[in-house]
Amino acid sequence: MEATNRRLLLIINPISGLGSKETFEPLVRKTLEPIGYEVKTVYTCARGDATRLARQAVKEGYYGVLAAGGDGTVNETARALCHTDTILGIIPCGSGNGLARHLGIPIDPASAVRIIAEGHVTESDFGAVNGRPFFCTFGVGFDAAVSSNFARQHRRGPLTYIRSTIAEYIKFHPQVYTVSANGHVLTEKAFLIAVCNASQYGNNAYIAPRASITDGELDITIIHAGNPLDTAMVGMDLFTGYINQNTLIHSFRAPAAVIYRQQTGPAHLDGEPLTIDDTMEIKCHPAGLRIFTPEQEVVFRPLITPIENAARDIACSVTRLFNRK
Ligand SMILES: Nc1ncnc2c1ncn2[C@@H]1O[C@H](COP(=O)(O)OP(=O)(O)OP(=O)(O)O)[C@@H](O)[C@H]1O
Repeated sequence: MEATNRRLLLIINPISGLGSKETFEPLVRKTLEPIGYEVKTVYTCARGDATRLARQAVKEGYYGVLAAGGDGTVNETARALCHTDTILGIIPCGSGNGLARHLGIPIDPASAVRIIAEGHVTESDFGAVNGRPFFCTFGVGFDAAVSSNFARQHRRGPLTYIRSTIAEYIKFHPQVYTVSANGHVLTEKAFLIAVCNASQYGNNAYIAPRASITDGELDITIIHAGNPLDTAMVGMDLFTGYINQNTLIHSFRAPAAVIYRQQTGPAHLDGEPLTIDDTMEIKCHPAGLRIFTPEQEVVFRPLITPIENAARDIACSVTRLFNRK
């Protein structure tokens, strides 16, 4: 908990997730200033702001940059901190919060700030596709279609994710991909291909339950194209942690991979949609980012961990409901 006049930049994305972020600045100051941190707060106004602000903080020698938002804000902030000494802090308040959930950072803001106060730092891997960094998941196929649909919605939050998922499922057509990794080449018609640094998309949807951010490798999950009932079963397994046992799944670990498809098309990077080339060169960068995390690493147990996390989410929502003015 020791800090001596170390500067932190708090970057708040006001539109991430649901609800007001007004209480964040006083909360961060109240918790971190008494233990010697100096906090400056900035709000993002548009896409890309967090990267610009975090880059400036690195130049000015800030000790840490705290991203208050979802995976998109975390990505924009973290990409400026890769291979620097500046530490990333996460105050999750987005719609999915995949990286924070993977790391065991609580969704309750006061508890998340306490993790930063405790000062434990993990040297985390990150992935990059055609040079663009991702910290949680990169994907092509159905998940890319969902993130593109979600980005077009006016309202954010987990319920909007459910609506976007159903809307895209009805009209989705799987594509053929070739994946080259670990000396093997595989050509498949796939529902989606997810390349994961962390275990989940967000909202406790475990696309790569065994993923670790400190193993120097990425977990690649291919969901083969199947009939609608089989695919729906995969959807259920996503939330129990048993997805790797589903017969539609092929998963493996690799430090690097190349994915080919017939043409340039949609993809997502930590849940943010983008258009990417037909050839996707993917690489893991071991220990390239410093993050404030809980000291105890989360050990994933199928069914148990998802139930524990769902119970924690419900408790957090109920507390928020009662604390509402
Ligand atoms: N003031 C702003 N107005 C509009 N968009 C913004 C603003 N500030 C940041 N953004 C953009 O908002 C997008 C969504 O942010 P973020 O991903 O953090 O929230 P989310 O999508 O609700 O959560 P998650 O990614 O966990 O699902 C990002 O692309 C970010 O660049």
